[in-house]
Amino acid sequence: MIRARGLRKTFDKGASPFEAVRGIDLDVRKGEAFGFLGPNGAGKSSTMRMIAAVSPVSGGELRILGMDPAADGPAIRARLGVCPQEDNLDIELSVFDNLYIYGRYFGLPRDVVRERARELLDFVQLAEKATAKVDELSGGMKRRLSIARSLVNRPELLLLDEPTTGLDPQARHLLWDQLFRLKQAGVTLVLTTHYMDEAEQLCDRLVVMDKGVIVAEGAPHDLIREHSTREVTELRFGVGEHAALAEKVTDLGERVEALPDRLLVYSADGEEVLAKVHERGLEPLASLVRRSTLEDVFLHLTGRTLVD
Ligand SMILES: Nc1ncnc2c1ncn2[C@@H]1O[C@H](COP(=O)(O)OP(=O)(O)OP(=O)(O)O)[C@@H](O)[C@H]1O
Repeated sequence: MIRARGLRKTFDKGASPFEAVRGIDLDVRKGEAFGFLGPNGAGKSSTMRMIAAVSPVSGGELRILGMDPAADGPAIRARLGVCPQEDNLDIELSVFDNLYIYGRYFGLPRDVVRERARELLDFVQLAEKATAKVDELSGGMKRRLSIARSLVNRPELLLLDEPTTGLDPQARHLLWDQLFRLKQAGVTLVLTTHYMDEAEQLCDRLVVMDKGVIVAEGAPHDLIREHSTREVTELRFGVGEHAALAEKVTDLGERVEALPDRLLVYSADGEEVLAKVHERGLEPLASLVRRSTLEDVFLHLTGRTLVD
């Protein structure tokens, strides 16, 4: 569906051009859910916009559905669905008309668009809001309407830029459920996120991006297995004490990370680490044993947390 080799995006910023994407390789296969995980400014949206054939490629090679975005932009866009980071719905129109008018842009006949709009409103659970104005909707409803709109042309490939940013947990779960159903129906999903739980929930495969490059690639659980340990013991001591205390527990795990607000000890058995911490007479203000996540993978690879 998507193939990139040495893909670059450069922005002109006065005398020194800025490289937002610095030569990445990607292969997205039909039917999979593929994610770009990374902190703000990693280059995820810039990559997505090139894939959506709305931002020109600055260097390297990109093929979308076998086509070149520079030559075949309109043909590519006709087969894509795009749900941008900021909802760009027409707030003066009704929910139904947002879908109807968008469908008409694609040149679909009136009765086909009407039928599709009804189906899509059922799918995103907004049928009873069909006649409401968009500005009466909650953030989660607007997001679902944006997704419905991006599906009007029955795309083979759906691009979602931070689909659940700013939504409450219930709205996020509803959206994940709907995206999962789309995937089961055979739609290839490509999404960006800086939420590791979203990446773990939705993505079959993902790339972790940082500063315009890919720092890791694989299935979420394989990445965790490869770059982290099974468990993590989090220890909170007083502010400013963590770096010095790290030395006292360094032999307890395979790896120890000192963050400003906590120590992370990586091991196969977190409870055992905690017991040894107490045996050494160290009394953390708070402690927690948890499984490793993609956040730990990112921290290991870049020395930084995903949300700074
Ligand atoms: N049109 C533009 N002109 C100049 N610089 C840009 C432009 N768009 C993005 N950038 C810069 O490129 C870098 C990557 O931005 P991008 O939006 O791709 O990151 P991101 O990973 O999607 O982050 P976010 O989650 O904040 O959207 C940032 O430093 C950003 O300031």
